[in-house]
Amino acid sequence: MEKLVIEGGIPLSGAVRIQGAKNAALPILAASIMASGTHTLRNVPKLLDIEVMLGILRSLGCGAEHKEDTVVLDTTGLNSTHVPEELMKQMRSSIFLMGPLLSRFGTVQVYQPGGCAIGERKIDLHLRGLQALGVTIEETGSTIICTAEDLKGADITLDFPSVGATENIMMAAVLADGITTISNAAREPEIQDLQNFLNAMGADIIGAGTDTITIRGVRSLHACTYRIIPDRIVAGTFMVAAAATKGSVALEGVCPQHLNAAIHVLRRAGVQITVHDDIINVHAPIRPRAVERIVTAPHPSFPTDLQSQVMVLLSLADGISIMKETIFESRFKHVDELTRMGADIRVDFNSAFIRGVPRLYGATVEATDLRAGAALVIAGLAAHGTTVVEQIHHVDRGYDRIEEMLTRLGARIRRQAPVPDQAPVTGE
Ligand SMILES: CC(=O)N[C@H]1[C@@H](OP(=O)(O)OP(=O)(O)OC[C@H]2O[C@@H](n3ccc(=O)[nH]c3=O)[C@H](O)[C@@H]2O)O[C@H](CO)[C@@H](O)[C@@H]1O
Ligand SMILES: C=C(OP(=O)(O)O)C(=O)O
Repeated sequence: MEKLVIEGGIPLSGAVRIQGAKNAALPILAASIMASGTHTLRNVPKLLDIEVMLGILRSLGCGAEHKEDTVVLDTTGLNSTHVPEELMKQMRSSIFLMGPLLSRFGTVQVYQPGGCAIGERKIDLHLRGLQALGVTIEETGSTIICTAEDLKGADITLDFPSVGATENIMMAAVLADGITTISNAAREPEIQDLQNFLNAMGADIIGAGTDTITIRGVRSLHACTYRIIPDRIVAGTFMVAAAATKGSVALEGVCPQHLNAAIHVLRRAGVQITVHDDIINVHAPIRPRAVERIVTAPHPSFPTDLQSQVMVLLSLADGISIMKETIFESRFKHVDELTRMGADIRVDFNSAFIRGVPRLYGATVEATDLRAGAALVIAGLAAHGTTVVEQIHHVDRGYDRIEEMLTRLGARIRRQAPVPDQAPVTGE
């Protein structure tokens, strides 16, 4: 397995352009199969999860090419409604094929999706939403077969504003007969991006970004050209990295309004942040201040996907901070690793009590999931000495060559390939 080796203690400085959003690109790639033709999608990041999604689309009969940040997807040859189990297990977002395939063919065979081990991550809200649209679901072991003679619009109220369930239901409802409303819908910017993409294909959807989304079924969709929004979580990660290294960094090509909650938290920690159009400047010359209490919650509140990264900053702050995680029950796995680097953090149920220390020290640590891995990279950049982050395939799921971006900002970080197995020496 590859590792990242980081010599810490260098303040990041310079400018960096932020990649397109993984969490917008994945459902949009899945949604594109609802229209036959050739789509051109721009600002698509080169990530493991995107590769897996393109692999799934190819396995269904589509042509897919990813050059630089552009994906050209030809969906005319789509001829299968069966998502292969081994691809399904590689990421949570494979579940996004459900709504679009049902919508186009009235049937789909999928499996329980894989993904980062950050919680139980059931799919009951996806399945109940689809059932409300007239889908029959048969579950045998991990196999899920869905069929619907005709999808029919319905009024659906989600028990929780699940991002994925909102998106899956939106996609399944686009070609349904009649009007669907989703109440208590998730309000994340990626949902607005999906709405904009579906509307660019000819759908009739309003309300994304609020808690009620209305989808008026249309008869057909057409292929289109579309640009994915910037990745607010990658932007947030680089903001924290700049702050934790006492650096000064300009993030270019971002949507600052998608980052309001993160900007607010970082300002409370004493980080200087200024915003000009699509640029965020982060300047952090002094030790951060503790932030009394941060609670992760659905957008527009503070995002769970930035919880572990911000915890690194608070580990170095002056005073005691509390971080409460309300979205995923197992998203504190980075704490043990940070503790090995000298952090002082105690976890009680879903709250972490972080007593800031003056410095972290380099160590060999393991990324247990995507954002935990990003947090450990930040900790390594800020720490004294050398940090080795193992299992970085998790980080590659969400960051497009993170070490190259950080190197451009002055960091000393390199990717180390696995050492090949040595043939045993036989004494003759
Ligand atoms: C590809 C993508 O966009 N991933 C994001 C998406 O994940 P994802 O769409 O999986 O997250 P959800 O909003 O669905 O999950 C939130 C909570 O609801 C629970 N739940 C969800 C669905 C369901 O059917 N039943 C159920 O109980 C989950 O276990 C979790 O506790 O939103 C999360 C919350 O902002 C982010 O951390 C992920 O980065
Ligand atoms: C949890 C995440 O992604 P996914 O839902 O794809 O596992 C994430 O992006 O932090």
